[in-house]
Amino acid sequence: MVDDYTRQFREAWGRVEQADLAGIPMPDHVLILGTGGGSATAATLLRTYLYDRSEVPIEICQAYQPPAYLRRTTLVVAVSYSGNTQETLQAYEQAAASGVSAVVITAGGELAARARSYGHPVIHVPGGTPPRMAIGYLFMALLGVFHKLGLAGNTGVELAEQLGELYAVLAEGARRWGTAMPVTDNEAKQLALALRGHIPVVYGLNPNTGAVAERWKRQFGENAKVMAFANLLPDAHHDEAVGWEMERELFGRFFFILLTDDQAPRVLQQRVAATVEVLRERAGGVRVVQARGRGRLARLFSLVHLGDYVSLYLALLRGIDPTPVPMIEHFKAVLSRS
Ligand SMILES: O=P(O)(O)OC[C@H]1O[C@](O)(CO)[C@@H](O)[C@@H]1O
Repeated sequence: MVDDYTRQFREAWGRVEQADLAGIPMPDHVLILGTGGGSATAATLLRTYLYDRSEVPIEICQAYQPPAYLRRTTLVVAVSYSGNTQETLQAYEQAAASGVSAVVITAGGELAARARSYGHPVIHVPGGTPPRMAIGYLFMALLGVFHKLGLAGNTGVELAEQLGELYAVLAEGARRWGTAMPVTDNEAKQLALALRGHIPVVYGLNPNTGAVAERWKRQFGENAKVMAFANLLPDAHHDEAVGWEMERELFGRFFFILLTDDQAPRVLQQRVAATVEVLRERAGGVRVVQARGRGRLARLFSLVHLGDYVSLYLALLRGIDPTPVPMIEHFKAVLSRS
């Protein structure tokens, strides 16, 4: 799957171009409902991509109920790959009952059925993969909705260029970090090896790479079955950093990964350098990872792609199958009994 992201992203764009959203009125804000490593991650990545492009506020709801501000000018986009996630279904039901405009992105399930009964347009994505590995389908479907409604803040030509670069960067990532590339030249394998025996802490720049740090954290959890943490710079310098002075033997268990971007403001890059300076002395490890590419889309997903590989290699090193997520199934089973 991860070797094949170029195809997934390209195919997803082809599908969304066919979607008919003609009946959707122009919203003045958008509420995206979605949870988990695929749907919520796609939403936070989209919000990052549009941060300095779109004039409409975007909020993401992972709760069971939508916020109280829903009104005629709200557009709700409900995203659930499986179509069966409890939180998303309940929040969607409440939003739909209030009469707001809505679009649904899903591979099927209960959400697709309910969308049909409310007459909301559905963008169908192909099923059959764990939701977190359908990130291309989910992200591109969301981007397509915003683009079609004129909320993506860029021209078709600029977007086409960005997409072309994105596909190329994903193909390049599969070569650089794929299994065929030996460890001596493979940053993903090297990082996974360095992480063994440590707790990953992933810092992203706010807003440039913060959503990606969250994705890395989620992938360490779901794929490698490793507890990990994510935070933002500069935010962490205002509180969390004080904790870096904790007992050295405990602090030495943390391995810090800083996701940086040389197109981010200089002050953020200075903060990365200053962070490395302090952490080098006390943490179990520190690694700075650079976004690759020219455009924002390619840069975001170059980092997503690397993180996906690292989490998969870490799973293999730990002798763990990355696909099953027993703890998620446990909570679903417990809740289905109540
Ligand atoms: O609503 P969706 O997109 O099917 O996602 C639900 C599940 O997918 C996961 O990403 C598992 O891959 C979990 O995080 C979550 O429980």
